[in-house]
Amino acid sequence: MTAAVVETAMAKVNLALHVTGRREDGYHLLDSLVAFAATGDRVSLRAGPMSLQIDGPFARGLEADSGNLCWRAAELAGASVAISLEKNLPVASGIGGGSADAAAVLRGLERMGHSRPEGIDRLGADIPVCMLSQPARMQGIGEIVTPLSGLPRVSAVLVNPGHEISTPAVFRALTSRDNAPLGAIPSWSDLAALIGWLRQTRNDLEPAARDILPLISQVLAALEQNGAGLARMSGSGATCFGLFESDAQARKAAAALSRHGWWAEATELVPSQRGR
Ligand SMILES: C[C@](O)(CO)[C@H](O)COP(=O)(O)OP(=O)(O)OC[C@H]1O[C@@H](n2ccc(N)nc2=O)[C@H](O)[C@@H]1O
Ligand SMILES: Nc1ncnc2c1ncn2[C@@H]1O[C@H](COP(=O)(O)OP(=O)(O)OP(=O)(O)O)[C@@H](O)[C@H]1O
Repeated sequence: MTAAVVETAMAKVNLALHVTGRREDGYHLLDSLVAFAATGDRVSLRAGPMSLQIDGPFARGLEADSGNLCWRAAELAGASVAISLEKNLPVASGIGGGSADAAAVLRGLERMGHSRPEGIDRLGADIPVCMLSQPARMQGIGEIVTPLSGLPRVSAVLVNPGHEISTPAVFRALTSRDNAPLGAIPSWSDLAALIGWLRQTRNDLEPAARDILPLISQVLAALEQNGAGLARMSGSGATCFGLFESDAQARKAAAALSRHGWWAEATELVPSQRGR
């Protein structure tokens, strides 16, 4: 058997997410500071007839068919490939799972000699930033991605309380859609500087998501009670993240949060590559 090409589909974390307008087609204009956590799904590709197999803790409920974003990504690239997906991230949870998987398939196919197809953003607004999988500013409806040089390594915890949230439902529930953009994005020398800056920003989707799923407020409070320097929701939820001073503190908090029956994972936010 030929060796598999393996790619990690890292979890996307919207550290800040401002909704700055709405296009005529209903899509929203965003301005978001995006980081990636060193945890995610695992995508393995082998040459062979088109197929998809899914396992892992969150495989249940996902159909391994042509509707899956992994399959659709391969189809868009005109590739026939055997895909194996280890689903470690909760589904429909604001950390880009499906988009990260599709981007991982496209990156793997590039390593196998396929070229990047046109129109990858049509598979999902988060796909362009997930292709990069590095700290970035995301604008437009997600198609404008600018790599950022100033993000330090940060200890973090991701927490999901086990309820899926519909992204369109959260956008529909917004009461304000013309908010100020993020402004100039600086470099941060350490966690305190990053948190100081983030406190002047928001996730504009958080109030609407908290109304739809009040449990999100409990998750955020529990992160703060367990020592997070900053706790916020990612994307359209319901996954929340906490930023911590050390890996040991993050691990301790994740252990405490998982006792609620929630998915809680201690991880790190991948820093900007040096020299970028
Ligand atoms: C909210 C974010 O998670 C922030 O990173 C993403 O923008 C959502 O990305 P995604 O899940 O890949 O979103 P898509 O699958 O493209 O869109 C799902 C639905 O969300 C709404 N949507 C999404 C992105 C965007 N910029 N404006 C929107 O209004 C639209 O109703 C769309 O039909
Ligand atoms: N490989 C996949 N992994 C997860 N969801 C998938 C996948 N393929 C298709 N889907 C579908 O896509 C929908 C959105 O799932 P996903 O996990 O990408 O959402 P999300 O985490 O809210 O993303 P975002 O942060 O981009 O809003 C789900 O309802 C799911 O059925």
